[in-house]
Amino acid sequence: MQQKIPATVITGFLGAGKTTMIRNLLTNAGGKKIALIINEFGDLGVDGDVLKGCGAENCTEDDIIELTNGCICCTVADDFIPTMTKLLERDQRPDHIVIETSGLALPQPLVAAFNWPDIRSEVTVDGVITVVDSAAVAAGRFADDHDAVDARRVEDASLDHESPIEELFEDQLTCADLIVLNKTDLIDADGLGRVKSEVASRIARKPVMIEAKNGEVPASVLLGLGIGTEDDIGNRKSHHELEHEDGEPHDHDEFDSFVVELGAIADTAAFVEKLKGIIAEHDVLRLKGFIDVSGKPMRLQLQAVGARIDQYFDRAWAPGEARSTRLVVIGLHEMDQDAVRKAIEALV
Ligand SMILES: Nc1nc2c(ncn2[C@@H]2O[C@H](COP(=O)(O)OP(=O)(O)OP(=O)(O)O)[C@@H](O)[C@H]2O)c(=O)[nH]1
Repeated sequence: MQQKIPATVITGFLGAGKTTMIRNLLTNAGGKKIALIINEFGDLGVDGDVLKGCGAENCTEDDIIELTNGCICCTVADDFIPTMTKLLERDQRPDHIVIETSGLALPQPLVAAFNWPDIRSEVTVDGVITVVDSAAVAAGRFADDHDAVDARRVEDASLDHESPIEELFEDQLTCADLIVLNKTDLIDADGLGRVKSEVASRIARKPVMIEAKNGEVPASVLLGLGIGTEDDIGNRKSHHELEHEDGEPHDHDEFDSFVVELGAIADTAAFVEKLKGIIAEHDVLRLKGFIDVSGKPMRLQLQAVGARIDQYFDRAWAPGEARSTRLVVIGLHEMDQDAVRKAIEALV
């Protein structure tokens, strides 16, 4: 009998640094042939584009599979299982499978899928790695104002849980075998201490925590944990599972995303500055995509996590490729989509 293929699940809230860490992993995974399954929230495949562009020999474009029909936790049967089955039928089986969940996915249903007979006989979960944006934790992003939530609960008796962001953050931590406290370059030692206690206070189990900058963690630390997490998934229930033991399906109604398409941008510095204002005003959680900068042969990649924006030219526009500016915007459901769209469109 063939040995089971190890699969690493990489999860973590929007913008924590999952893609950055995987990109780094691909360049230091030695000779290991890696198949990558990427799942993203929003209709613009930015992560897949970034990872395909890294040109790692041990993980070619063919080895990168994008699951784009919604969050992987909700499409396990229709999307994930058939994808895995196809992957396992390939002549050249990978040495290791890495799965990046969307920033809004619950890892629990995904890990549970590894107990489906067809998958279980061939693959095992090497470990669940949860990437944490330490700067966001330090800024109180996941510690909601409990008084405000309690007040809302009094007004609306159907509210049976904490804020969706806080819940998701805890669910992703609850599932972890290894926690990567990323973005430590953005906080000081005191801040890091507070982040560690905050993260530890959210979970009963005590997975190992490591610190990282730009997702730089050696492949030898990330791969080969050998946990077999699918056997323990019953002990790592999400808030949803605890609250709906009757099996009511989980959804992502609390979050929304949309794509804004614009023409070329002449003054990117001014564009980015004004974008920061829009993000802050409307509490946009995540914004990312590509910018067509007037007169430049290169494409500008834009990555905003809250109001922190990174931008860099990632590659030349290909000959014949239609140049355009396309940005995906992700926020809570109550975000005023129309207002955000109009405000961004008005920048050009
Ligand atoms: N300063 C700093 N920035 C980082 C670090 N790690 C990642 N980033 C930046 O954070 C932004 C988001 O990183 P991604 O790797 O795309 O995050 P992600 O978790 O894959 O995001 P989603 O898939 O959208 O949930 C990018 O601009 C990265 O360059 C870090 O350690 N320090």
